Amino acid sequence: MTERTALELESVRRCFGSVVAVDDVSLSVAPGEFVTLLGPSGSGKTSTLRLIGGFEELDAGAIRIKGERIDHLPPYRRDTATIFQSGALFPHKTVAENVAYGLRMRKVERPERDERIRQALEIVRLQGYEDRYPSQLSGGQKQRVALARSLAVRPAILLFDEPLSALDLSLRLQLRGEIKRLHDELKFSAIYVTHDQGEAMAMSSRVAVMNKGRIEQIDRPEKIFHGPANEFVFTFIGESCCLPVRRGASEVTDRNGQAVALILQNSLPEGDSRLYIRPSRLKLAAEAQGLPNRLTATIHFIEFLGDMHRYHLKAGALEVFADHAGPIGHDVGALIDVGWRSEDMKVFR
Ligand SMILES: Nc1ncnc2c1ncn2[C@@H]1O[C@H](COP(=O)(O)OP(=O)(O)OP(=O)(O)O)[C@@H](O)[C@H]1O
Repeated sequence: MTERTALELESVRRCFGSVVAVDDVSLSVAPGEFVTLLGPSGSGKTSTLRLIGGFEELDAGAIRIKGERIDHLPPYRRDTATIFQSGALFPHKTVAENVAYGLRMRKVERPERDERIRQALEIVRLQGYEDRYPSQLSGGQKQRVALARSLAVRPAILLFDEPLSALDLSLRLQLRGEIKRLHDELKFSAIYVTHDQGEAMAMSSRVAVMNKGRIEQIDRPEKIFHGPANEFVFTFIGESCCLPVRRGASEVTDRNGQAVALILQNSLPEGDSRLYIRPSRLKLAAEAQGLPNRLTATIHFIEFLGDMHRYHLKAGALEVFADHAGPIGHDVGALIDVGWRSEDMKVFR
């Protein structure tokens, strides 16, 4: 709508038969912004990205790039470039020819084309690899060529479709850092699709959490993490323990109606509710003393997680787990105090 918007989606909708894959999604990306679509499998992230790239057709709504409607244009006439999960390099073309491809499509002439290929390969640190074929590259190098190919065309918006998901963990972390560094340096506008929260948190200017074709919340990563808008976002981002509790006339009980020794600083809403706490915020044994919210639980089993221990606890039919750095001096079967601060718990009805 304005020149200040790199990309704008307005009430975008896409159905496949009776499945509403993208349901009334509105979103705008400012120039230089890196916006991530994060959500579980089937939440509509890839479909949204494919609508922007022109690989799917809209059922309703509008898509604009730099203020111009583009949703009627074929992919090659949109000012976008997509980096796919598989890299999608041409196997019979060299690295340089792969990077040249998008530039040829856009009729960028030599010597400008050669200069852009040189720059793009330098940016992704692949100078000297110009004449290699994709089969002679590692998985990480292939994704860097795919990135160079997209960066070389300098599109209004870069579209990333889970580009790191096929790589092993250490390579994923390394490339995630590289994409972040490139974005800080080049300030390109991007939409990035992932179901990996770590990636979303580490790289994005803003994160849009998707569920069932809709955006549940869109905000800066810190706001999403510390101020989730609703129960879906809270439970999707980071681990949490859930205490489903029922507030009866006189006491708090678990769902089986069994009384639980649960002391809460603030009263729960009437009726059924779900109380959530991050496992790192539950304090155990001596550390629980003096905290306003408490319950007494038995240690069911203990897992060693490397830099901490995870205590699985039972109180009646309630099950929670708490992470603690180092052992707490109590073993399986022991009855211990569990406590937490009020600001560390979330209650949803
Ligand atoms: N071509 C298609 N035909 C039929 N249904 C489709 C098609 N593409 C997507 N869907 C359905 O649309 C919904 C959204 O799918 P989409 O791939 O956009 O989700 P996603 O969040 O990207 O999931 P994933 O992380 O698994 O890739 C799903 O229910 C999916 O089964």
